Amino acid sequence: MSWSTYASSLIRYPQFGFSLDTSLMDLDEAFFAKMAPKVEKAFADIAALESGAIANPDEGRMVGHYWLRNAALAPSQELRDSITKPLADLKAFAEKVHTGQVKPLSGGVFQRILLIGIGGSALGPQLVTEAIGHGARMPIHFFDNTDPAGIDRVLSDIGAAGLAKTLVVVISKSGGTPETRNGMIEAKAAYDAAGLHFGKHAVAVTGTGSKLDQYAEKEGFLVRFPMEDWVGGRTSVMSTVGLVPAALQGIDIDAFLAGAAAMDAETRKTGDGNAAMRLALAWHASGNGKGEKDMVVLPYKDSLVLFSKYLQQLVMESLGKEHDLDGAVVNQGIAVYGNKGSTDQHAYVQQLRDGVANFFATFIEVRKGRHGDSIEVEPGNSSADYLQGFLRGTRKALYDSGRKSITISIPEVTPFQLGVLIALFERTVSFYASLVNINAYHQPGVEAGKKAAAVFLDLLGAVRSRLVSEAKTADQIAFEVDADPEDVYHCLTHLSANGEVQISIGTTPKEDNFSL
Ligand SMILES: O=P(O)(O)OC[C@H]1O[C@](O)(CO)[C@@H](O)[C@@H]1O
Repeated sequence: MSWSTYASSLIRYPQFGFSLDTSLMDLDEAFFAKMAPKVEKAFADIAALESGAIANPDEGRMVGHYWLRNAALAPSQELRDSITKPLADLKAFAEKVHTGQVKPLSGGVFQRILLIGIGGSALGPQLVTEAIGHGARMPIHFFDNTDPAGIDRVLSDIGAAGLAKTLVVVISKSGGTPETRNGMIEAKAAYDAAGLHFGKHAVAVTGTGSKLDQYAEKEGFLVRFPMEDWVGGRTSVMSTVGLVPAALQGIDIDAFLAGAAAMDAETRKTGDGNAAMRLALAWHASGNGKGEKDMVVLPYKDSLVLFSKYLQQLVMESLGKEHDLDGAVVNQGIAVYGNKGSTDQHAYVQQLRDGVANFFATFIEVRKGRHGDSIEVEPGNSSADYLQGFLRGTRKALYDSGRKSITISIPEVTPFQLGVLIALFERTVSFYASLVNINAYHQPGVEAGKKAAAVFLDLLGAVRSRLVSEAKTADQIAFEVDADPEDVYHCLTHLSANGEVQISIGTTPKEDNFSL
């Protein structure tokens, strides 16, 4: 560890208190020189992307999330309007909800939000809630899965009486995601059971003309906010997806967008002082441009606990690709995990320090400990001193055992600073994708799981139709429905666990018998 290396390599944006320290990544001049042509291309790629090129060639789409915080950059008036109009509309809507101009049928004001979405249509709002939504004027609950027990738990938290004053926000870009559809149908059932008109308590955020859009129109939802096809789910937190719930929560969305715009302005500049490019180069150096090292994200601040989960989708769904842009098989990606410091020091940091050296760490330092006075937890030291001590100590201990790390510092967790952090990683992902020549903006791999689930549901229906009071084995039913016996067996155990069939256990699954 060298003070000179630290001082000469630190990238700082003092006007908003940001710094990026890559001194412990051991990047040398030879590496920068070798990467120079790719860096030049990456800058050209993002300039083209921001000017409206089809940067997502597989889907034939533009990639416009950088315009969301500076609409003036969007390449046409139509695109600019599609950012500024919904922004004005959602602010006006939030104001009407807060002042009771849009109110529940039973009167009074909406008091809480139930957000239904998954992946990029939930993770951003969840991060925002956790990071900057504490004490929000409307508490928020989430259905982000098709787990019925999870749904029941949220409904019980809201309570039957609470539903009448709950505003449901259903978010799905495609408008056809099954988990979100199921959550919405479950929510509607709860409203129906409480004798409440679902639509009069619901808002949709979705692509114009999608299945959800059509459903929302049919059910008389209070309002529908558009989502554009040039915004990807994992980069949608500054679109209607993230801003509708944030504005309803009373979060300062202008400051959030301003933070992202400020980071964009710095990382749009070419040159060595570009924090996003430095970060992308550090990822590249560490994993050999092939993702050979995982990224462990360690924010030393409780409110950023979801940041690692958020980055997991942003990085892994963007960079985890089978093919490069020329069609060659590359199986790219960077695995991301993490939670928060110093908590993780009492969990997996043991392995990071002494075990498999297959990662680099990314520390996120929040300089301010708390607002208000601190007590001394021992003579001379506060809790904040300890948190800082643990961050600095772990960083050093890892480096001493040959483990590299990056440290990103921000002054405190505010809407502005959250925007700064998100924008930094979004652009890093864009740069890294260019460096390794992949499309960061599609997700073809997700389709395989969705298709396989649909096949399972079809088989489940067929299996159900063959069940009778007389006992049958999985092999017998598989023969009847012409399917793989193991697949049939999994259908049968699912039905039995949920009380639809009786199971009589044999010596092995082949001898298990199933009957109505
Ligand atoms: O907003 P939608 O269309 O419901 O999609 C939800 C999520 O599903 C994916 O399409 C695939 O997992 C994500 O990219 C997206 O964020």
